[in-house]
Amino acid sequence: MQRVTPSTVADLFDVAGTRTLEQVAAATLAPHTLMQRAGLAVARLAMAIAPHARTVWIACGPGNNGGDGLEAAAQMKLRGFAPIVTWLGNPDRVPPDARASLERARAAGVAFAESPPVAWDLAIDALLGIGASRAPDGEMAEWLRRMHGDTAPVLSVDVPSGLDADTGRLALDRTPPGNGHAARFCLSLLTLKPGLFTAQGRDAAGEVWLDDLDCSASAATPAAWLAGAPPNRPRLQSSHKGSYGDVAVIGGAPGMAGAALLAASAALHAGAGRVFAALLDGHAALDTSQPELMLRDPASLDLSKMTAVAGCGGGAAIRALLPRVLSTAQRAVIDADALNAIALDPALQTLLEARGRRGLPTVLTPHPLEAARLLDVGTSAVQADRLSAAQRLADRFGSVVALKGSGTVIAAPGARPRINLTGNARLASAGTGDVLAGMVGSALAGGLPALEAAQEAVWHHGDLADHWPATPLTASALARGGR
Ligand SMILES: NC(=O)C1=CN([C@@H]2O[C@H](COP(=O)(O)OP(=O)(O)OC[C@H]3O[C@@H](n4cnc5c(N)ncnc54)[C@H](O)[C@@H]3O)[C@@H](O)[C@H]2O)[C@@H](O)CC1
Ligand SMILES: Nc1ncnc2c1ncn2[C@@H]1O[C@H](COP(=O)(O)OP(=O)(O)O)[C@@H](O)[C@H]1O
Ligand SMILES: [K+]
Repeated sequence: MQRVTPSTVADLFDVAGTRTLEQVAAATLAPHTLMQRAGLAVARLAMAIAPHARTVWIACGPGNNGGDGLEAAAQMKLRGFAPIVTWLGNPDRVPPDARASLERARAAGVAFAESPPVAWDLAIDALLGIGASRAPDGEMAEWLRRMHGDTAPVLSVDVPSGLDADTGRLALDRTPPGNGHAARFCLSLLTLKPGLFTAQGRDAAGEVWLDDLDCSASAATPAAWLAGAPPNRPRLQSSHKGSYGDVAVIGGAPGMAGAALLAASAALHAGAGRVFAALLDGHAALDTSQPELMLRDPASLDLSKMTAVAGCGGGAAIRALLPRVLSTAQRAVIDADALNAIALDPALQTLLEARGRRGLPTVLTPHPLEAARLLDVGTSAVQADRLSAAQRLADRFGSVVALKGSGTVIAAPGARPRINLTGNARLASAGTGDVLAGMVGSALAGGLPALEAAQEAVWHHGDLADHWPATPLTASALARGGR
C-alpha cells in the first residue's frame, strides 16, 4: 500500500483500463481473491487511521464496491473491531464476489443495521465505486451527506461515491452540506484513477492511497499520469546570464501594469538571465523595487531570440501585438488576455496553429474560463472533463497546455496528459496566474522543452504554496519565491 504525495510518479487508469486489468488479474486467480485482498487492504488502512475506534460505520452499496466494504467488515471484526454495516444490496441480485464477502461478514459476526449508528469514530464509504451509473440519491445520498457532515474521518473505498473516476466530476446531490471537518481518505484499488486528482476529485478524496492488489498493470494503457517532482537542476559554475535566456513580458495595459510586473518578477526570481518588461501602458512607472527589470517599448524588442510571455494584464491592447509575438517569438507563453484575444480572432488562431507546425515551443496557460473560450464551450464543459479539454487544446494548437485549477492538467500533442499535485486553494488569489506565466517563461528561456518547462513551473509554483508560512499568500511574494 502506498500513499500518494505530490512527488509520486504513477500511471492513472480510467474505468475502462481498470476493468481490463481487473479481468486479466481475476482470470489467473482463485475466485474472490481480488475482493479479499481489497477488503483486507481497506481494513488495514481503516485500522491505521482510527486505531482506537470503538464504532466503525461501514456503508455498503449494492455492487462490488459494497463487497469490498463487507469484506473489510469481516476482516476488522476478526481483529477485534466492532464494525456496523448498513448495506443497500439486494440478496437476490448481489454479484458473486460481493455475495461471498457478505457471507464472510455474516460468518464473522459483523453487526448489520437498517440505518447508520448515532455516532461513529470512522465511516467507510463502500457505496459506489467505478460502477456508479448515476448520481446517488435517496438513502445513499442521505448517508453520504451524514458521513461527510460529521467530524469523524471518512475512508472512501476505491473512489468517493458519486465521483466520476475518469473526470473528477462529483455528482451534484452528493455534495455534503456538512461543516467540512471530516478528514478524508481514499484507498484506490488496483489502479489510481485520474478523477481522484483533478476537478472536484482532490477535495472529495482527501489523502489518497493505492493498493495494487498485487496485480500487474501492464495489460492496459494509462489515460494520464502523475509526473512527480522535477529533477534538481544545479547551475554550472561556468554559466552566465546568457545561459538562462531572455524573457520579454508583454502585457500590462493601462491599469493592469501590475500583472505584467508580477510575471516579470517571477521570471527574474525563477532564474531567467534577463527580463524585459514591455508594458502596453506607456506611462507606467518603473518598478523601483525590481531595478533588475528592464522597461522596453514592446515595438522595440527583437523577439526572435527571446521567450515572450504575452497577455498578463494585456487588456484589449495585446491583440495588436499578437501577430508579431506568434510569428516571431523564439519561445512563447500565452496567458490571460492573449488567450482571450486568440479565442475571438480566427486569424490569430491560424497563427498559433502555424507556430505549432513550425515546432516553435509554445505554452498556453488557460484557467478554465479561458480554456472554455478557446474551445467555444462553457466553463462547466471544461471542468466536466479537464483532461480531455486540455488535450483538445494541445492538439488543436500544437502547443503545450497547462489547464490551471485544482489538479492542473498539462497536455501536449501526442503525449499522455499529466496531472500536477502541488498547490492548494491559497493560490486562489489575484495575480498568482501571472506569476505562473513568468515562471514558465523562465523555464523555457533556460532551454527546457515546452512540456518540461510547463510541468516544472507548475510544480514549483504549487510547491511554494504548499510550504507557505503562516502568513497570507500574495502573488508578489510568490513571484519572489516566497521571500
Ligand atoms: N470484482 C472484484 O473482484 C473487484 C472489485 N472491486 C471493487 O468493485 C467496484 C466495482 O464494482 P461494480 O462493478 O459492482 O460497481 P459498483 O459497486 O461501483 O456499483 C455498481 C452497483 O451499484 C448500482 N448503482 C450504480 N449507480 C448507483 C446509484 N447512483 N445509486 C444506487 N445504485 C447504483 C449498480 O446498479 C450496481 O449494482 C470497484 O470500484 C472496487 O471497489 C475491487 O475490489 C477489485 C476487485
Ligand atoms: N484551489 C486551488 N488549488 C490549486 N491551485 C489553485 C487553486 N486555485 C487557484 N490555483 C492556481 O492559482 C493560479 C491562478 O491562476 P489564474 O486563475 O490565472 O489567476 P490570476 O488571473 O488571478 O492570476 C493557477 O496556477 C491555479 O492553478
Ligand atoms: K466508494
